[in-house]
Amino acid sequence: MPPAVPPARVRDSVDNLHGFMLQTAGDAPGAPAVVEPGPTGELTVVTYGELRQRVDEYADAIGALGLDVGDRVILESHTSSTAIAVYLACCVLGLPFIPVSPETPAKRLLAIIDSARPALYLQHEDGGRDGVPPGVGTARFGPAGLRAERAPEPRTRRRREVVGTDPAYIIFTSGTTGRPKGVVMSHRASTAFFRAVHGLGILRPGDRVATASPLQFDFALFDIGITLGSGATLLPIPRERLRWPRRFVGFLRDAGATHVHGVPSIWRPVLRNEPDELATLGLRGVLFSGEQFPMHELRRLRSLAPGARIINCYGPTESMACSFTDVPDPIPDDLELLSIGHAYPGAEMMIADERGRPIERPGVPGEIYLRAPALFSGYWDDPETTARALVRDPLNPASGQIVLRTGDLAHRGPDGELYFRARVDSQVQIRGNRVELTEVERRIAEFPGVGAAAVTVADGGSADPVLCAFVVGAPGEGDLDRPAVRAFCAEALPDYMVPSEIHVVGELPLTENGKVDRALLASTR
Ligand SMILES: Nc1ncnc2c1ncn2[C@@H]1O[C@H](COS(=O)(=O)NC(=O)C[C@H](N)c2cccc(Br)c2)[C@@H](O)[C@H]1O
Repeated sequence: MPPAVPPARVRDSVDNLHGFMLQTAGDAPGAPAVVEPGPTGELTVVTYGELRQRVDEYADAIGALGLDVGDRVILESHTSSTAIAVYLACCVLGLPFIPVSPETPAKRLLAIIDSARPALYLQHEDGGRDGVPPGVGTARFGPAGLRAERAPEPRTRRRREVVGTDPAYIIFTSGTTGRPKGVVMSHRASTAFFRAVHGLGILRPGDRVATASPLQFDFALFDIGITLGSGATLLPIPRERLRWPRRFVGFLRDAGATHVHGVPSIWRPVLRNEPDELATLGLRGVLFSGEQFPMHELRRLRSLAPGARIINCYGPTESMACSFTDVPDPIPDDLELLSIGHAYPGAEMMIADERGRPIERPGVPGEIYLRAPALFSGYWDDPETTARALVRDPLNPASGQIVLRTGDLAHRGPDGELYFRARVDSQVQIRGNRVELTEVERRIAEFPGVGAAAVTVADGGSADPVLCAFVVGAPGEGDLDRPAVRAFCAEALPDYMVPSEIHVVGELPLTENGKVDRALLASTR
């Protein structure tokens, strides 16, 4: 048996999320890091000092299981101080962290396990998951520490250092082909990103950031990183609170939230049902990402959070994010499209045509390419798909510099700022014409009685694909006059872009990450 190599731990001087997120633990150990419901539901504070203590305890417990740097650890949990402590313990030990949500269906979890071949599966002591395949170690964690159940398979440790290019986490997104795509992000990329974004001054110590995204969404990892890295306090919003507007606003008030981070859809029920409660919170900041914020709803949010800094964060998980752009205050009446601005300092977005030729002229759409120190390492176990996303710099192919093809279409404004238009793969051909579904959605969302809209294409059989619009009425408006909506579209769009069907729905279905679920809408016509 080769001599037992002790578990490697990252050195303080090496790029690692652990060091970035716990720097406050050194400066102000008594500062509140996380505020969350305790065992009986009352809100409890976990300080930076207590968090660091728990990270060390978990690092000792996980480190004793004989894993090697690079071995994957799946964590099934909601966002919580314990989940964060496990996450940072994995970072210290160089164990790529794979977050999954307790809502993840068993079939999908098995597909992720089959692909990632994790050494260890961790869940909360109250977790209900069973059926983890043999060959994967299992353990449960709680405030009292880690309780191992099934030991991981024995392995020979070959690594002696945790280095900056080691994977920090792998986010499995629902790949369109059904096979889950694992976005691998290194410590060097993620710490370079957080240091750059920290410079934007989005948060400061004393801020209390309510985070609405599930842990398996990198938006949650962003909220954890930027909040702890800024010495602020994280307020994980209990999942069941998000569904009930009164309880959502109640949590924000009880927890003393000053900032709320989440996808646009988290605001829809609150804007409709509890606008007055929201207005009493005196929020100082709102950050949204993941999809476009319907303009009507954004205007309403703007009016209910006067003086709050509202930030539009754009970017794919493969880059973490690309840009953080302030929503103008007030929002000009004629503003139809939100800018996604310019890349964060130290990164650069350019747009190019199908052949990779840069586009400079304002108003001309092209695909966004991102040049940044924070690009993902690749898709897990999928070099072909990786090669399509991480490509040679179109401006200087010989240089060896790699840039990210985002798959997003945008055009430049007069000052070079970018405007998001659509996913490249969300364009459809209708009667030989290229149609951006997002453009149709935007037009419908401008109709006075419309709150939000989603447009999909239904297979028209032998004929052309059929444009279907799903529309939610604006808060307080009566029944929607569908012929009037179609006429409104026909005023501004060519007839092939006018939806053939308009379905009025009570709410738009959402994906696990809270985005409008267009695939589901397309299948339910
Ligand atoms: N602000 C926008 N306007 C419009 N369209 C947006 C915006 N932000 C995205 N998108 C779309 O969503 C895609 C990407 O989806 S994703 O990979 O699931 N990632 C995400 O949504 C979350 C994103 N990584 C994120 C969010 C916050 C912080 C960090 Br750190 C990272 C982009 O490629 C865009 O198509």
